[in-house]
Amino acid sequence: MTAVSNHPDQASPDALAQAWRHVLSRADAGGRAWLRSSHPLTVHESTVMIAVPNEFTRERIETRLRSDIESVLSDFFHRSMRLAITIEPDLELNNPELSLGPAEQPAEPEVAPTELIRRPDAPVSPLRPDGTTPVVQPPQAPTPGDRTLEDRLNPKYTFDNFVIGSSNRFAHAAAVAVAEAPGKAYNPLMIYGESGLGKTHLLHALGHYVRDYYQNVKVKYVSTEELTNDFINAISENRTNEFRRTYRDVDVLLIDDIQFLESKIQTQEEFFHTFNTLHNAQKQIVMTSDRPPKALEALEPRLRSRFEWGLITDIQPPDLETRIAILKRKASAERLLVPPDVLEFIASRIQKNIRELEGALLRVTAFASLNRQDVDMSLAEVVLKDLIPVDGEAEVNVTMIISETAAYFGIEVDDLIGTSRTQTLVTARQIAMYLCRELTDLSLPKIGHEFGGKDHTTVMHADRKIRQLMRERRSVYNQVTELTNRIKNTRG
Ligand SMILES: Nc1ncnc2c1ncn2[C@@H]1O[C@H](COP(=O)(O)OP(=O)(O)OP(=O)(O)O)[C@@H](O)[C@H]1O
Repeated sequence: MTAVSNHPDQASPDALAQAWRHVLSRADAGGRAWLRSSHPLTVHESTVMIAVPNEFTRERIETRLRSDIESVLSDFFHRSMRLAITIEPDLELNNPELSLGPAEQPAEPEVAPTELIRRPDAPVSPLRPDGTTPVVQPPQAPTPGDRTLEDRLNPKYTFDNFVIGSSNRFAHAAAVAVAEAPGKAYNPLMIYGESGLGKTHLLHALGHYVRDYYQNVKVKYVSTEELTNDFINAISENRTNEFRRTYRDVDVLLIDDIQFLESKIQTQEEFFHTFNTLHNAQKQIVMTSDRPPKALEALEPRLRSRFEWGLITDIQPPDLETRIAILKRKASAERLLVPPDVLEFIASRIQKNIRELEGALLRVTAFASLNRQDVDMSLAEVVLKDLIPVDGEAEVNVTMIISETAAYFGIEVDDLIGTSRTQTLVTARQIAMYLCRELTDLSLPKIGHEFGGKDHTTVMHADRKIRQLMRERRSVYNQVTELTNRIKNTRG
């Protein structure tokens, strides 16, 4: 085990284990009996997360032991600490004797305290406290009622495809805990972090998992732009009741990029009521943001304080090992043959954004495929030398991408974002959309909006198409590379 994580507020696994031994040594016999089936997962800022085998144990620890444990932990870490408890059924499977406390076996078998019904074929918990890769579950055929959700969630963003490292372990554990007990574990759950670090991935994974885990669950995923647009349309078309029904008649509401709610007073007001309704009914709300709630200054204080009710967790940039593991996973998912030294080289060049990391892997493998060459170090060096790294100081924005792309192809901006289907315009438009995906942190709907109000599926299609063409057509590869460098050079 590595001794210290790369997050300044995270304690080392050794310190955590020691703290937990301390808790056990302070507990009386009854408390110890409940705690022996638990194990500590992680400590992050002022929260220690532990895993227990079932809801019953969680409830007992919550009601009887929480405050004592928190005070022992606070003494140990010399700061005020909170306890967070997640359920990990594997613990019970591995050792059934440990699952319940001594004299408190419930008379009846445990009933899930929500009205949600677990599927008989529900997936095994993907939580692996030691950070190893979870077992990949065979994909399940969606049942008819799931179709709408399926369409909105990216099938590639699952817990199985999410590589766990010290930078995201806590966020992952929290997302799994919520997915397994929506409305019970932490409500709301807020995941924040810089662009391209996996927030959307976790949000979609949570949605997939809830759907696979419970048979009668309603999950709604929406970006904050969509929420805002829906609301504006509902007002202008006198359909606010319908809007309310759509957003309130759900068990789990997943909202991406909640920072875009800032300064939108009326939508905030409406969302405040939606939030209250869902929360009062113990319906789960999960949000992502680029900042923690306290830094969302243009948000109404009452909304900000509600965002702080549940669990707030961040995702940090991944360390080198995690970056290599992500590239390895990506290469194997796409059946790309990339030697380990090349993966390490790419991972050492691109450090802060996983989307860029994936972009670099694509460039290297597309270049090799165009030249009918194997991927090796000398090829990777040539390709990545041409790629100017993004230093994060001056951001690329959509306007830059659109105007540079139009200039590059010698066409008008209006045509680029218009609807004409001539081949040159279609390719130029798709390249510009692809670059918006790669170089900015905008969501699919937002990019669609910038291209004259196109649907998010059009943007998704463009992104896929250009990735494929880069592998197959040298001209497209060269255009994308040249254009990327021009755009990066115009920053600042
Ligand atoms: N831990 C991880 N394991 C595997 N892939 C990851 C991981 N984290 C991020 N990714 C991949 O990196 C890309 C960017 O992630 P994602 O879109 O979730 O970032 P984000 O934090 O939501 O960024 P933004 O704020 O810009 O929307 C996605 O393709 C995602 O699958």
